[in-house]
Amino acid sequence: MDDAHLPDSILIVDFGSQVTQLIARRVREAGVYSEIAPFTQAEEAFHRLKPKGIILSGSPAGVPDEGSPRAPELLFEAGIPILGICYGQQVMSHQLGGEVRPGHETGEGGEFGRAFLTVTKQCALFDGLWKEGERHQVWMSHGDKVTKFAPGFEIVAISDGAPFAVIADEKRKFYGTQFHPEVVHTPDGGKLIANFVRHVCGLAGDWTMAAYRETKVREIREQVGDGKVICGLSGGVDSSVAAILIHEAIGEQLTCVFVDHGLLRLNEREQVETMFRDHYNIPLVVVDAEDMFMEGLSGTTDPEAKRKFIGKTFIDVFEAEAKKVGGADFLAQGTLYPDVIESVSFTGGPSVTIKSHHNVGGLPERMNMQLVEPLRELFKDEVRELGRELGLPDMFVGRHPFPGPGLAIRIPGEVTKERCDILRKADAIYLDEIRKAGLYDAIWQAFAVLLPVKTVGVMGDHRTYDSVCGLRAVTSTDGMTADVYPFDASFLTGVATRIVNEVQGINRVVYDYTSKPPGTIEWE
Ligand SMILES: Nc1ncnc2c1ncn2[C@@H]1O[C@H](COP(=O)(O)OP(=O)(O)OP(=O)(O)O)[C@@H](O)[C@H]1O
Ligand SMILES: O=c1[nH]c(=O)c2[nH+]cn([C@@H]3O[C@H](COP(=O)(O)O)[C@@H](O)[C@H]3O)c2[nH]1
Ligand SMILES: NC(=O)CC[C@H](N)C(=O)O
Ligand SMILES: [Mg+2]
Repeated sequence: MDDAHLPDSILIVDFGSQVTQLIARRVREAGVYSEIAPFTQAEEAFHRLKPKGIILSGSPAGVPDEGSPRAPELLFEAGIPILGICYGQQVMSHQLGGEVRPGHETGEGGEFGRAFLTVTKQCALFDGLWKEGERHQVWMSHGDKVTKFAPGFEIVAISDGAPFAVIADEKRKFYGTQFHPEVVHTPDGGKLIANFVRHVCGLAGDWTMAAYRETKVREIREQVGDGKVICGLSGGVDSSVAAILIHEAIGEQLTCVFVDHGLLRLNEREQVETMFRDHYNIPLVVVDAEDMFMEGLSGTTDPEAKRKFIGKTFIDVFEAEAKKVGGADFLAQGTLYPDVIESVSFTGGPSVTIKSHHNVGGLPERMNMQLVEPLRELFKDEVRELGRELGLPDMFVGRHPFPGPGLAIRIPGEVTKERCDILRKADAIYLDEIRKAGLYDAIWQAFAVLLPVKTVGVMGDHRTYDSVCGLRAVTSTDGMTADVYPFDASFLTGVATRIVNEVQGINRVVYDYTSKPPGTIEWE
């Protein structure tokens, strides 16, 4: 963003925690604009943003480890409030003259998961929220601990495993929490972060999705200039919101491209086309690329290989379409933060790859087009809110997510047209029953999976030997964690009966009872 338009902000310094984006999210929820900078770029970001406060994130690294990350010294001399979370607390203590010792040296195990702390002294961070003597649930995830705090600090809360559960230097307005206030398992965490950004840093809390929209429109204009943009449109929430936002920014410079890769759900292509054309006057190209995708997938069984092939082939299609519109230099996608964090580490640091989302980790190394991804730091429910802000009809905003690689990652083993057709039928029945039961909106995502396993059955006194269909339904807010949807047994038996009766090729149906973690939502 250019300097002239910078709102009051918080700078979040990322040391590589898996949950750094949740800090940004809590700050947004408190109505304050923030930006995340990897610790290596924090100094530059500080000069550019001129933030009113700083939050230091957690990290998989340990402060006592050689070469572990440090915060730029000037942050501590800027005269603005700082909140250090976990590693952030430890690194701040270390850099300001305290001491941090690794778990193996203190001989005490760390604290992982739920913990309780006791407030021992009032401080501005707790104002209006926590009082002296109270016990509160928090969520911890640390092995190391601060064993001596830096001059100027005092202890304001303790827990069994961390005598320095919260430390404060009220004069400098520096605070450190050993626990993670950004995760939902710290029930008052959001309020604590809101207290920090509003009460301690003095920010008004008037940053809204409307402001986000304005900022992004401006950024898109700056990035694209008078260039042309191709937007990969799937009909899903993310790409629809991205397309409308980009259209607002650059109007006719935008062309949307919907790729039919043969891995779509029953009648999806027609539905998306009608839905989009009925509501929007944005040029839409529908590409029939079924042969290209199906041929390329033939013989491939490894989930990552499927994802990489699909990611690359999407780009081939987009590049070909870019030429047809007279050369587009930009490719827009509805990439969200969970796509990013699961595929790669935000800082390029040590967090691990879970799966390569086709639009991030599945992208080919060399691309001719520059990416425009205005939703890259948002979570799904925030995108929905932005969609409402942009006036998107409910039928777009409320749609269950559907992954770009489509049915390919719901057919473990080799993907063939025949198996896609079988799965399409089963999936349609399942969703039909869910809609009829009035459960669609209560479920975050529901779908069928076709397993590469054949079992024996008996139908009409005949022996059958056919595939197993798995059903999945989850509740979630952001796709990062998910719970199993607890259907009534009678609902599931009804769906199973219909699938086995109506879909040739399936003779057994099972329900997936795995939450995320330890499972992921998709099977591949
Ligand atoms: N069939 C498709 N044709 C064109 N682009 C696609 C297609 N499928 C996915 N994409 C691109 O990949 C991006 C990521 O897909 P993803 O499924 O995460 O988002 P979405 O489809 O827009 O929304 P949702 O998560 O609700 O399904 C999309 O935003 C879109 O840009
Ligand atoms: O566009 C996408 N491209 C992908 O490659 C991809 N993989 C998973 N998903 C969707 O992301 C959410 C989380 O899924 P997982 O728990 O399986 O990682 C769920 O909503 C998944 O459907 C994808 N979306
Ligand atoms: N979550 C964290 O920031 C952990 C910090 C450090 N790795 C520890 O174990 O204490
Ligand atoms: Mg999708």
